[in-house]
Amino acid sequence: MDDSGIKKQNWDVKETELFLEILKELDMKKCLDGRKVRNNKLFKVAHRRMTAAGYHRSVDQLKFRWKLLKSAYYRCKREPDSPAPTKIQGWWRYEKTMIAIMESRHPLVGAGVNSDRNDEVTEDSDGDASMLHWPQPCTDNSTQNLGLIIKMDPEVDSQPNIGFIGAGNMAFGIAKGILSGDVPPVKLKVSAPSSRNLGRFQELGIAVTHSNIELVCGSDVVFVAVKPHLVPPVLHEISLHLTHRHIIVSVAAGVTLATLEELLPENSAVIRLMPNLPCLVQEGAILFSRGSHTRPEDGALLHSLVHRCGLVEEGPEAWIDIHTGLSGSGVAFVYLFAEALAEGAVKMGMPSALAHSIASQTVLGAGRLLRESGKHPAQLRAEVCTPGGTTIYGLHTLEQGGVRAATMSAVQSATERARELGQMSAAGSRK
Ligand SMILES: NC(=O)C1=CN([C@@H]2O[C@H](COP(=O)(O)OP(=O)(O)OC[C@H]3O[C@@H](n4cnc5c(N)ncnc54)[C@H](OP(=O)(O)O)[C@@H]3O)[C@@H](O)[C@H]2O)C=CC1
Ligand SMILES: O=C(O)[C@@H]1CCC=N1
Repeated sequence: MDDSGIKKQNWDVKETELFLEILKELDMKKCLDGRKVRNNKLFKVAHRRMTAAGYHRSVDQLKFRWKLLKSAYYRCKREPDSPAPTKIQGWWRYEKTMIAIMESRHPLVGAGVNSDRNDEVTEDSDGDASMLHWPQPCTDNSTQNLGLIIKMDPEVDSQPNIGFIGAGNMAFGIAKGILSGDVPPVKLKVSAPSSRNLGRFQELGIAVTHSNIELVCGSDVVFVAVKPHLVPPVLHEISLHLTHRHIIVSVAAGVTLATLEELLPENSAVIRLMPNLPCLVQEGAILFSRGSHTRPEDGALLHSLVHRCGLVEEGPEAWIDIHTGLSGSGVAFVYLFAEALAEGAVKMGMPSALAHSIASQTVLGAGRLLRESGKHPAQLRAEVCTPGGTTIYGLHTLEQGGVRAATMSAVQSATERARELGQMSAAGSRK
């Protein structure tokens, strides 16, 4: 796997101090016992609080920082007179808090129990930490102390964990939309084979991994956001790890519920959802359709997760391909029109930057008025047209160019292409 894109960033004093204060406040002595998996929940709570304070580190980066601090603490204890007991810069600032945390730890945590006390790690490896020691929830059988930590943040723990398989534009758009609701980044995780798209998720405080299986094991709702032809192999890969708690939400154009259900274990809860890119700015348009093994509550849960992405509707599956042409692809048709508007202005002598800025505002304003007025577009069009004025001359030219017929045909072609992709993935699933 290619890890080269994972961002390295040094910790500053304020960030480290805040981290230690959070750990102290969470009463580490009762919660930490040196076992990585068991401590995971606590670091998730710390991660959420750090993110809320504007520090975006993954859970694993926090764990790694803690490991470094602990290593420094033990070295200081072993060699109190050593002039440079640790590679942590400005260690003296943290020493007091570390002593307060470590020396009030749970009596069970004795020298023998604390398995990682002799770790010799350096700050240099910090940047790779988000990929290290990733917890394996499938095999997480820890129960001790979890109740305590859940009590610390009951609201977070009652929410489902959300995974994204695929870290592309659409996964990012939906993730951003979800985060703009009251879902904290600690509830999200994303997987992709390379690191090239993961950095932007990490910047939002979302954990990343290269393993789809690991992602599935730690998630309740799994968005499948890979290209349509990759859906069959990806579902094949994760199938064995799915349980009755999972809801699989596919955003892949064309791939039908029947194909998804055929590719997944019997009775899997599957939802087909078609978003569009403006989910990124919470102005998306989403239509979803539930598979035969879902309950209305599954749809309600999904709705509650993505409602901040924009308009969200549930409908029959037959409309999903049409929505793909109208809105999933329709966004690109609108951009083409915005580009052409601007180019017309450039042709008439306006500077390009100003023309593009005015074109985008024109599209935004027209769209908002259309939605908020609730009027039919033809009515608003009539309100812009002065008899014998400029607009009717322009509209005549557009009609001569066949823009209306071309747009209708564009929605038709995109819808038909979605159906074709669906047939191709159905054929792929039978191979
Ligand atoms: N873009 C859009 O506007 C819309 C897209 N969609 C649908 O969303 C889906 C994703 O599209 P989009 O986001 O544009 O695509 P992108 O090409 O932007 O992203 C695809 C992602 O899938 C990842 N990927 C590839 N193979 C695997 C694998 N085996 N396991 C896990 N992840 C993998 C890629 O990894 P890596 O980062 O390593 O390359 C990449 O992150 C498509 O099915 C599309 O039909 C639906 C509506 C609108
Ligand atoms: O072009 C595509 O296939 C995807 C689906 C809708 C928008 N983008």
